[in-house]
This record gives sequence, C-alpha cells and structure tokens, in this order.
Amino acid sequence: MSNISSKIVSDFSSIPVIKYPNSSDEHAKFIGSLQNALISTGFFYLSDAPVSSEIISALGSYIPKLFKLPQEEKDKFAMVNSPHFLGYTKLGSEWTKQKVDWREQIDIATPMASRWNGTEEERWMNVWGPSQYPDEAVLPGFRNAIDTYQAEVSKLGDQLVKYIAEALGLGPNGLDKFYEVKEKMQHRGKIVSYPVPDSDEGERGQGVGPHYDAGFLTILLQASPHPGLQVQNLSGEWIDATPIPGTFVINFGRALEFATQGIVRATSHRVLSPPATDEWRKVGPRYSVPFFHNIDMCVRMGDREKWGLEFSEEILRLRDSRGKLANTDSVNYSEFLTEPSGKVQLVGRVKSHPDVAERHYPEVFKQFFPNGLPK
Ligand SMILES: O=C(O)CCC(=O)C(=O)O
Ligand SMILES: [Fe+2]
Repeated sequence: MSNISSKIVSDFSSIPVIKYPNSSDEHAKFIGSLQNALISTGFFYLSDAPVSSEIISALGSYIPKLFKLPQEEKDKFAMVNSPHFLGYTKLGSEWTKQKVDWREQIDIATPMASRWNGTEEERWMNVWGPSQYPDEAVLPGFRNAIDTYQAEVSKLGDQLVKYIAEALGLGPNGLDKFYEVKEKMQHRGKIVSYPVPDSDEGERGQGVGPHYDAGFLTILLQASPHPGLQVQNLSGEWIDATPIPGTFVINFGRALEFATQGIVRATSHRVLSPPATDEWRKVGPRYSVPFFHNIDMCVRMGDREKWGLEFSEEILRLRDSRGKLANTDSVNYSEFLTEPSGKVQLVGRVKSHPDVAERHYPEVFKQFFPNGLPK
C-alpha cells in the first residue's frame, strides 16, 4: 500500500521547463531543477539555451526544401550506401520493435573519419565516419547550416554534461571519464519529417515506436508546431511533450542511467504521426531535429568499478523514493553491460535499419534477422 502511494506522489503528469542559467543566482536554481529532472522525469524543456536563434532559423528554413528535393536527389545520399548509418532514409524502411516507423529522415553526425582498422573483430568501429549530404548545387548552404547547428548544440551538450555531473553531486568534471578519448567520439543527429497520414484508421499511427535513447543525453529541436512527441511516466501513462517555441527538449539515455546506478532516468518516449486532418495537412509534416550527445565509443558501461562514481546518501535516497519504473515495452539495450558503447550503438542501428545492416554488417544482420529483411 505505502509503495503505491509513494509511486503516485513522485510520478509526473507534465514536463518541467527550466531556464538556462546566466548568473550565479540562476546557476544554483538551475542545478536544483536539473537534479529533479534527472531523477524524476528524465525529460525537460530547456529555455534560453546559448544557441543563437539565427542558427536555428537558418537550419529551420532548409528543412521543408530538404524533404521536397526530387526523390532521385535524396537517393544519391541514401543511408544504404553508408557503413556509418549516415544519410537519407525513405519512408517505411526504419523499424522500432518490429513495427515500421512512419518517418523520413537524414542522419548526419559531427565530422569524423572512420577509425576502423580493417579487422573483422573491430568492424563495429566503422559505425563512426563521415556524413553524406545532398549535392551542394541542389541545396546551396544546407551543409553549412546543419554543420554549424550541430557544432553549437554539441558545445551545449558538453556544458550540460558538466551541469549534470554537478547536479548529481560529482562536481563539474565528475563525468569526464566517459569522454577520455575525444578522437573516439562522434555525436550523431538527424532531421526528421513525419508526414500527415492519408487516414488514421481510428488511432494515430507510429511516427517512431516506444524506445529509450542510447547515449548520455539528447537535445531535441521540435521544428514545427505539431503534437506527437509523448513521454512515458512511472505509471506507464503517455504524457504529451507539446512543442514550446524557444526551447529544446532534453532527455537522458540508457548509458547515463547505467553509469549512475539508475539515479538518472532514461525515459521511454515515442512519436505519434500527426492527426490525419485537413487542418494539419495544410500545415504540412511534423519536423524535428534530434541530436544524440555521445560518449567515447570504447567505454564499457559494465566497468562500474573503473568509473568509481560515488553518490551521496541523499542522492541515492532521492532515487529510491522516486520508485521503480513500470515495465515498458520500449526497446532495451541489454548489451550495455558487456560491450563497448560503440558496439551497443551498432546493435541499435542494425535493429532500426536492417537494410543498411544487411549490406554492410552481414554477420550481425543474420544474428538479429535470421529470416531476412522484415516485411
Ligand atoms: O522526433 C522527435 O520528436 C523525437 C524522435 C526520437 O525520439 C528519436 O529519434 O530518438
Ligand atoms: Fe528518441
């Protein structure tokens, strides 16, 4: 009985908005609110972040044009041609929990050359590598707009990691160990379009199915006014994360949850297709730009002793009073404990993009899809 009531008290029905700190007074308040978001919701809106609105609107103005490129131009930088799982994915070829996601997207990562040494054993390192872009002549300036945006958001992520460490009582450099080898880190992002379906057959379709993000933190720009993003609370209810202009949505991934002994919540989330109405059809597709701020690809989350993160009694008490998660049906990352983070990423990519995996990682593909490509 007491169990149940404590669960209800610590559960959430809305997602907090937290202002990025610009003074020492604001800093203390920010750290307190961040601590609550880390432990209780796993999601928050960040306002006043130090990413210029010019950079955001420069990128925003390209998004409709990007998806309106002729199909043959988009196919020229298709993800199936990239062992790094970077590039264009057409509608209907991405999967979450064996169900097709209804979105079209371009995966782009921060600049990096492949570090794979050519051996079979280290093939997973080939998940890292250069992005593919549309031809500069068909979309002049786009490459610069997305690269500039990602560089800025990447810096914001670096700063947030310091604040997160502080909010967990580890001091600002308390999580630096996960970023030891800068050359072995690549942050990944994408630009996504969720079309308004022709009809919704009674219930809204799967834009992207329930899942956890894998890394430390995700910085999401909701680049259009559509509803659709939903976040699962402790009781398993889906809470709307409606776009708030001038904010980013920040959420935490499985790696940070493991690293912090479950203090930080990786929260399950999904996106519903836009409502199939004429009103939304006039507005057009829903657009979003997630950015996954990663850790070093060679880090093994299972090496907990090595990380030696010590948390105060108070922080552990806050975790325990939050209560445990209801079982969710989100994608799990059970490989986390034993494999390097880069390999965990590969497994995630293989499950989501089986066509790319079949071509570039045939052995891993067979392991997860013994009966061939899903239909
Ligand atoms: O499009 C969104 O708002 C969120 C997408 C998402 O959760 C993801 O791609 O991991
Ligand atoms: Fe996500």
